[in-house]
Amino acid sequence: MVLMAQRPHAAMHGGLWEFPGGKVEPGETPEGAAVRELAEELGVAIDPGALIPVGFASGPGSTLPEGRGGRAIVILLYACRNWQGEPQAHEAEALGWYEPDAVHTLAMPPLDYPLAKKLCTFLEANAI
Ligand SMILES: Nc1nc2c([nH]c(=O)n2[C@H]2C[C@H](O)[C@@H](COP(=O)(O)OP(=O)(O)OP(=O)(O)O)O2)c(=O)[nH]1
Repeated sequence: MVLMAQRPHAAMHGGLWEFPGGKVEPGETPEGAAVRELAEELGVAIDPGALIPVGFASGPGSTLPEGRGGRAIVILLYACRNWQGEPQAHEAEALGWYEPDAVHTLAMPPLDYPLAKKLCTFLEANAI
């Protein structure tokens, strides 16, 4: 099962579902950023070594209504099968667990669709 987070209605991409995570800050590794964001957003503790690279998606990014944004972005997707704590919606509107092949049926920001496809391919090849 895959944990998805619904973005707050007032935010950019409000109400859309996404893979939990967030932006890498200066000086951070991508894995360090993922561990920090998942602690902030979900209240879970993760060992960076538990993050397994799945793939990435890149694109122009979405333009904000006020004209900001629109820069190229790259999103790295990791799988994580071990964590401590029960995920809670600290920042998300809602959390939901989905079968991997159902993730693409959610309303998501554009780059999350190719990520969902990569995740299915990854899980088929790396079934436990
Ligand atoms: N997941 C996802 N995010 C996208 C896409 N296109 C796009 O511009 N974004 C932007 C929206 C957000 O600004 C950013 C995601 O990072 P984030 O989760 O830290 O977003 P945020 O701006 O709400 O949070 P914050 O920095 O204020 O903490 O990427 C896309 O296709 N998928």
